Amino acid sequence: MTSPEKTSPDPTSPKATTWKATLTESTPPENVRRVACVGAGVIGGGWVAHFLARGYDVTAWDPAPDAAQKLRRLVDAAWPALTSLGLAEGASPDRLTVTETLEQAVAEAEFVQESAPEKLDLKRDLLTRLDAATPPGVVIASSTSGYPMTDMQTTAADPSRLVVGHPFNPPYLIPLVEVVGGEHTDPAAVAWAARFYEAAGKSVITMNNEVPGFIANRLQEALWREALHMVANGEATVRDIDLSITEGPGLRWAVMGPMLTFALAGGEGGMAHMLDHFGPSLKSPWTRLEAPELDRELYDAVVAGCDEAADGRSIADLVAERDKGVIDVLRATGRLGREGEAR
Ligand SMILES: NC(=O)C1=CN([C@@H]2O[C@H](COP(=O)(O)OP(=O)(O)OC[C@H]3O[C@@H](n4cnc5c(N)ncnc54)[C@H](O)[C@@H]3O)[C@@H](O)[C@H]2O)C=CC1
Ligand SMILES: C[N+](C)(C)CC(=O)CC(=O)[O-]
Repeated sequence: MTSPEKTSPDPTSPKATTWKATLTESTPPENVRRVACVGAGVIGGGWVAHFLARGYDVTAWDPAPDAAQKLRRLVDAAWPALTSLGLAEGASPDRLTVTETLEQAVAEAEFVQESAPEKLDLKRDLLTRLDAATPPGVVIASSTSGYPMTDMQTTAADPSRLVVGHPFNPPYLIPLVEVVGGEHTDPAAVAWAARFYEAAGKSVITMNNEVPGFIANRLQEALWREALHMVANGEATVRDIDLSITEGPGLRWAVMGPMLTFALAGGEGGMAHMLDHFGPSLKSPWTRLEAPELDRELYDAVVAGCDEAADGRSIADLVAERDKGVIDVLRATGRLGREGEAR
């Protein structure tokens, strides 16, 4: 797409706010070379590592005083995993520049990924600042885990280029990004972002409307809600919950999603037989529980349970173990190309 305005759908639609595209007209998503990451914690740092491994020049800004050291530590820790996956030609941690100001980070960016704390007012103000500082026409994506873009884009001068690009931790290994715009996002910006992420090696799900919780997170949150209830009621320990997934459905989910997995539960009759057979008995579990009360007792039980499950392993040990495991799964399920690159 060279001219986002040309591809905007029906101009009478309330969603077809004009995207003030200029730079992006001359930067098709596949040709982007310079990416800015704003907010460089767990997710922003993970994005930085991903974009560096894919051969982009990356600028990053984070207001924390120790952010630059933390970010370089995160990239160094991820680099062995990324090297084993296969780096793009010329990829190097040296292509990261940590800037003193937000304005410096985005001044020459062809794409911006925002990964600041999940606080609505902070996101609103930051996206407004980013919009003011970023060259016109450059798409700005938020990593938000759940805020609708409509609620975050209220004060930006050009909301039409603001999209959600929701990643999964760690963004340098988990392929999925969920992409969606808000009421005032130009659909062409959403389409541009989806193409950009694909060019950057991600698997993209694009939503045409603001699905509450997006798609994968909504599914995870349902599972998480049930898990918290079981811990709160003393029905299962944190360890039981984790084991129930890693030794059970989790093994299948890396290969086949929950729908096809359950279609196989119907034998040769597939999903139709599965629904006929189990549908009536599933009514009760589908409507069983409201949101759990995250009181002090439950909070402490979950934190203590995770400490116990870690069994002396540090967070860095667990990150290395997770990264190795995810790479093994990507390899085993054929998601790595011949040169070792993630497909
Ligand atoms: N942690 C996770 O598993 C996931 C988080 N996300 C989303 O990513 C975003 C970031 O979350 P995390 O990386 O987990 O948080 P984090 O707490 O690890 O990192 C946030 C970073 O933002 C910086 N920051 C604070 N104020 C800022 C500002 N005004 N402008 C720019 N940066 C600022 C902090 O110094 C910190 O380094 C959130 O929107 C979150 O919902 C998305 C997917 C997964
Ligand atoms: C816990 N979380 C809601 C921040 C998780 C995500 O948003 C995605 C992930 O990494 O699972």
